[in-house]
Amino acid sequence: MIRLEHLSKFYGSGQSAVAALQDVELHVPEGSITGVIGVSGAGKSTLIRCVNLLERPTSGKVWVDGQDLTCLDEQGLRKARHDIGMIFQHFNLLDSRTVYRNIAFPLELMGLNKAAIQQRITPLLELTGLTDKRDNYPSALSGGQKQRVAIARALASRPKVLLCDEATSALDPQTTTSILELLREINQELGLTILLITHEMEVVKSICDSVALISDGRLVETSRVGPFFTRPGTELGRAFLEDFLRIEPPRSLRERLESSAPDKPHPIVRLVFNDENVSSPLISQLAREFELDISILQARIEDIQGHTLGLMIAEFRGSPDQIQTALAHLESMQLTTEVLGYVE
Ligand SMILES: Nc1ncnc2c1ncn2[C@@H]1O[C@H](COP(=O)(O)OP(=O)(O)OP(=O)(O)O)[C@@H](O)[C@H]1O
Repeated sequence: MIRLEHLSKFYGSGQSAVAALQDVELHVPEGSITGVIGVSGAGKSTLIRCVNLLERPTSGKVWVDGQDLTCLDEQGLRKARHDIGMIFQHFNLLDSRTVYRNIAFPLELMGLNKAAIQQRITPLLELTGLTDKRDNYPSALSGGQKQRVAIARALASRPKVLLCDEATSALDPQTTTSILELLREINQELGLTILLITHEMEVVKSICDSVALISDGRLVETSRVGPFFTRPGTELGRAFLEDFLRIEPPRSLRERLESSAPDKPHPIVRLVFNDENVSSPLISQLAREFELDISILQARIEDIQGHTLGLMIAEFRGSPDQIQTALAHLESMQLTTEVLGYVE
């Protein structure tokens, strides 16, 4: 549905030119939800704004629904943009218009008459749960309600693609969940293709099918979401997941943790299980085979679009040699292990 070919974008020219995107190739299949992640300044906003040509690429092509937008004149582009809705972090509503009239705005620009506008808006108010707010002004709405108005407005022209620029970054976690559920519902019920940018891995985990990671304007990794979380293909991917996968030892233990071992021989180990090993009885096997006592101190299991990821912190007690062999055994079973420190 969306295809970016050799897409580059430079801001400015000559020596002071900033390369915001360089030779990006991205395919977003019809009906999918793809998340673009990257650190601040990586080029995420530029990328998403190039899809509807809010930013004109310096070179390369932008295909949406089989049409190369970079070849269109102003009139052709205006028409093509009816197929591309967009929502923003700060909602961008018109304060002087009610909910109903905000949603009506793009339809008025399209020249639809009042009856046709009403016919389109009534189901959108229902879909977004705003029927009883139709005559309210934005100032009387919560952040989540404002984003719902923005979503309804973006859907008014019946687009095939929805672009979401940090759509939940200004919302609290509970509201974020409800907006993500709405986006998933729209994706499934209307078959809408969604491209979103976010810095929250939780957003990627909850609704994306695929993830694209950009760094310094270059696409460094694209992957289905499940494999990305369980086995990222790049160092940057791993770094991105680090916070998301963080699992800390309990505070009382952290205070006793030492980095070197001589008089504190028992390692505290962080283990990451993935699909291949999360359901095996590895811990009890390990205890039996290497004569260890293993205490589980902290554990968490994440279901990521059908892939399972297990995180555990455990204390290993036993002979130092056996502990080393046991850790090497775990590594050979494709588990990620990390010794966080030692306790007495
Ligand atoms: N209008 C502009 N003029 C000049 N440079 C720009 C412009 N817009 C963006 N840039 C630069 O292009 C690069 C990519 O910016 P962009 O906003 O796309 O990154 P981002 O990943 O969306 O960052 P953030 O997460 O902080 O919004 C940055 O170096 C930025 O400074």
